[in-house]
Amino acid sequence: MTLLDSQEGRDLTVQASRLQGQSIAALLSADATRPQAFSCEAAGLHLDFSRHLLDTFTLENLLSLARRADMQARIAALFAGREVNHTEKRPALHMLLRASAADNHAARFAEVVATRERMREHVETLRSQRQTGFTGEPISDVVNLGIGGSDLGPRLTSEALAPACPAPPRVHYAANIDPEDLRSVIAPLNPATTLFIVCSKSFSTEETLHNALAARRWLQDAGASEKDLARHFLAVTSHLQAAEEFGIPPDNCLPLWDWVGGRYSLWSAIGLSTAIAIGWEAFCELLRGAETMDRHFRDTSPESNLPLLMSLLEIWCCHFLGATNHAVLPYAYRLRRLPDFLQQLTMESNGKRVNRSGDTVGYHTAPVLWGAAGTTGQHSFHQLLHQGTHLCPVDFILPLAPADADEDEDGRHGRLVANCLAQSRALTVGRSAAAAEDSLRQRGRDDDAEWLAPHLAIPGNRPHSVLSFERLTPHSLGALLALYEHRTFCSSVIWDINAFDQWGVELGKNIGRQVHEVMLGPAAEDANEPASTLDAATAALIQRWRDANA
Ligand SMILES: O=P(O)(O)OC[C@H]1O[C@H](O)[C@H](O)[C@@H](O)[C@@H]1O
Repeated sequence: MTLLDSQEGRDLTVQASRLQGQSIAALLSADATRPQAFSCEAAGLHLDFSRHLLDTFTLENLLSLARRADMQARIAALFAGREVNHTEKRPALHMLLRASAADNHAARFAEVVATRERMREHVETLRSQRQTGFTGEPISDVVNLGIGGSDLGPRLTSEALAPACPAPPRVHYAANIDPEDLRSVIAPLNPATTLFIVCSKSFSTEETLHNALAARRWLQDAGASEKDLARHFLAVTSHLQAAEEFGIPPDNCLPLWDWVGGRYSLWSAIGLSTAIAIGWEAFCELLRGAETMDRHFRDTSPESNLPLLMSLLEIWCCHFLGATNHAVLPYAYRLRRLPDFLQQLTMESNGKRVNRSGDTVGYHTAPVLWGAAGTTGQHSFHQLLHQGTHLCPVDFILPLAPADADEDEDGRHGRLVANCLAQSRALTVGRSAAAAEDSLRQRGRDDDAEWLAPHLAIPGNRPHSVLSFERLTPHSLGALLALYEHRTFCSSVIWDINAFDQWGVELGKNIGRQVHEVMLGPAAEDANEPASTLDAATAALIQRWRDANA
């Protein structure tokens, strides 16, 4: 029997059918204390989940489900460094990367501290313009070459926290194997003053290695000798030897460890580009924000445990109310990359179809996560949120004050906040057909009122959370990202899946190599007779590629 089929799970199924006939607006107006009762605060982040379709009884049952899953023991096992990633036989100890004390991990922590010190030195040398390129001029631009976890976290955090008009060195990101990506990043840069950080945990990722080779050619074409290259490359990897074989000297290589998953690695030297962009102190503050959330998660009882509550809301919406997707809408332009980051975090972690024993799960796991910064999304996909047929729970992410008050002389940030609150209210209360008809009549449109009203009606009753905090700072961002990491872990416990492997991405990579070999091999004499072990459809498309490139 799975956890979700347990007595607790069955009780929740009954409650879901009871609550589906109720109105969130009615629950709110029936109890003035609901916003306080259905809220939780940790590390400066305040979650208001009063606009979910649940009541106290449901919440208690969800907490019972977590107890039945032995959640506190599972959290303790995660922090203790047990082999939670059992298919790869390793722990998941990303919390150690932002810890200020070793706890029970002295040897690993010593390596973390030593690496932090090396990072700090690189950051200070670069930010004080003491590092020079092959012509002796100071490095003015740093390009992070990485993809997936070696790109999304650093890109998000540096874009969220770096000044709008940064002093050199400016930080840039190139991830895609599409040559347009790196080309457009380096086009305005000077090779003599550009440094590349090759970020790859495995140091075998096709995109990153080919972009690194292209970067090397660009430097050499500009006059850099083989020896000069050392001034222009750093690497971050758990395969130090591979980085050395690529030609990056050991002093320029920072380590990563197998107990850090790629999508959990921004706190390690993978975050070097962020630390360069925002400064060492700010980077440490990002780590402290995450550590504050780690301690809250580890030490707080379930009913006030923010990551656990957010996970239970996810389970409630997906498993019991039937949502298959989830939107994250940051009302902060600086957080516009947050949905990209969370896509990897949640969908690569929990997009699984077998449980930890290898048996097919009989239910949906991670929902499809998507989103974009408000208010821009309001002018595109919010239509579907308000009137579409999908149940799409939303997390609104809301910094209450502008990151820099001087940047908001005309009060536009207040309008941004008002828009977020308005979207939340519209999703809750909607507008009945009768109200729409009345409003049309009041505007003198009696002839249209009856037939047009159903088109204007909005059902409301759409569950969502508002996660607010004072302002976007390194500390609040660190706490926010750690919150989603731990929420992802709690959901994996309830779904009984391994959140820390990602075997599903391997097949496509292998086939990619095979397809490329065939593309470069001799053409089939007869296009109908595939010359390779590939299927006929792939072979036909390869032929179209040959024709287009002939
Ligand atoms: O850091 P790397 O080893 O280059 O890996 C980069 C990315 O590639 C893979 O495809 C994985 O699915 C990701 O989890 C990883 O973050």
